[in-house]
Amino acid sequence: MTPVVALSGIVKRFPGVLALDRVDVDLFPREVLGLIGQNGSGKSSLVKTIAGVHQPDQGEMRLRGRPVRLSSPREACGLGIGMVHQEQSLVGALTVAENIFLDKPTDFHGFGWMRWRRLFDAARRQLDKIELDVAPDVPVATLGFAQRQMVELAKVLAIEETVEGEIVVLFDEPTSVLGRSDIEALFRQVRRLGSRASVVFISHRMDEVLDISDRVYVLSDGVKVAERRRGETDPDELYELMVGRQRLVEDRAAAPRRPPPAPLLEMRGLGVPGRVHGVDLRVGAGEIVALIGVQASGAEELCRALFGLHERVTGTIALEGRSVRIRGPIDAIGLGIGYLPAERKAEGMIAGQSIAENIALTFGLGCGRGGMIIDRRRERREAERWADRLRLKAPGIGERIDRLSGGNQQKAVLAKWLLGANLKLLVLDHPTRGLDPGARADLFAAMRDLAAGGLAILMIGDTLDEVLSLADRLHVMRDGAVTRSFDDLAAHPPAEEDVVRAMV
Ligand SMILES: Nc1ncnc2c1ncn2[C@@H]1O[C@H](COP(=O)(O)OP(=O)(O)OP(=O)(O)O)[C@@H](O)[C@H]1O
Repeated sequence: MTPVVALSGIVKRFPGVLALDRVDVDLFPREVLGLIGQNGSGKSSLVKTIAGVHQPDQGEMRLRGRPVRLSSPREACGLGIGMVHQEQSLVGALTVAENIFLDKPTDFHGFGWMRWRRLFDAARRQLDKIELDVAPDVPVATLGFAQRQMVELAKVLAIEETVEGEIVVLFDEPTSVLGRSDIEALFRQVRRLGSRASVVFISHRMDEVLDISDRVYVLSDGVKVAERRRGETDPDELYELMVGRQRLVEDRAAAPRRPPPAPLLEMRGLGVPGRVHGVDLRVGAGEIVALIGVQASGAEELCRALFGLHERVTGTIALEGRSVRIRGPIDAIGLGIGYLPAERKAEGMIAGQSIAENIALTFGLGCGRGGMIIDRRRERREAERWADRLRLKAPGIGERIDRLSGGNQQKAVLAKWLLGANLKLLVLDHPTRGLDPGARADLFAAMRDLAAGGLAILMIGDTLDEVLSLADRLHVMRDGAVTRSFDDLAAHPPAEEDVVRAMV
């Protein structure tokens, strides 16, 4: 059978980095091909080459048997290749409908004016495909992060309307920001697409890759190191192939019980108008407390309120027994609170600056207060220590942060908070997003060490498994309020049904 896409001997270099080293790929008609590998192993570079974003330095690409050299994503799109990007590519000021058809040849412009009705109807059809209840005429800037991700998906699925015959759809980690119901809607689409499309799917969740893919390629340092068919492998083998070490199964029940710590953070009746109501919550020094909930559960807003990112917060917050007012991030940092936002790209990093400068940002702020001189050498040493600890892959700590792979950018933003000078409370919104399974294990170990050293950690978990392997206590949130709490998770892990029932 002729592959729809065949890459042979593809080499892609960036300054100081060999991102793809003579990679061969065959994508057959109507198959779903999974792509896994550690952060920085070359997965995005590979799909971006197929999508016309990158031009390879060497090697050949064939599309439906014919050699092609794609000079742009637009050209790829015209040939039926679409990509759902890891970093979102929508234009905030334009409507959902305009975004969906932005890069496609359409007849919505007629005699100098826009045929809005037609455009909105066509967009509605795309949104219905993914069961997305968003109005086509609202500006994208008014949507939440996960909704924007789903609009990205609708945008790519709309290629079906403009291209005859089979199409190629590339997903670069589409699920890392989605909740469970959105992931299920996405998977239904991927399976439906299987009847007329070939799909490449990148994900760090190995059970997910095995669930959706017919075949899996494993990349390591730009080299394709293994290929497996579904049914020939399992998550443990995939973990070993990509991380190069065995997956540790943790026995949480064996962990020694600690006495309940004195509360470091205590909130009473915390509210954010329209989003969070009457939350009482306590986090002790050395304790890891998790929040979990579906989209708009209020967990994210609660964390943002703690970092001073909401103006009108009601209720009280006490730190180490003293009532505090947090009017903005500077107040929060001054009080020893660190915050890792879910939208790291928009809020967590300064593109164009180096890894070292980004990591040192908050450390510098903490040290600079009260006229203290910032010790740059120590700053750099600390930054290097955390970069090492999280196995951040980069040519050097002086490299620009926006040139790193997505997962390594996440690590740099994480490191920024982990080295906070006078940190007492660390608030982590979905800390494992974008991290490969090995990096997750490294982060979990670092979080446990930090907690053992007395840091209080409040985190929003992506999955119950993640929460159970890490946290001491769990609060489930729904519609802005805590619906159920579980203590002493190590000794009494809750049943999944009980947690899910409290979430929905
Ligand atoms: N535009 C760029 N400029 C410089 N280097 C780059 C650029 N894009 C990628 N790289 C480098 O190429 C290598 C492969 O990156 P790539 O994004 O393909 O990895 P990945 O497997 O997708 O990682 P992740 O899981 O973190 O998303 C990395 O070392 C990265 O720093």
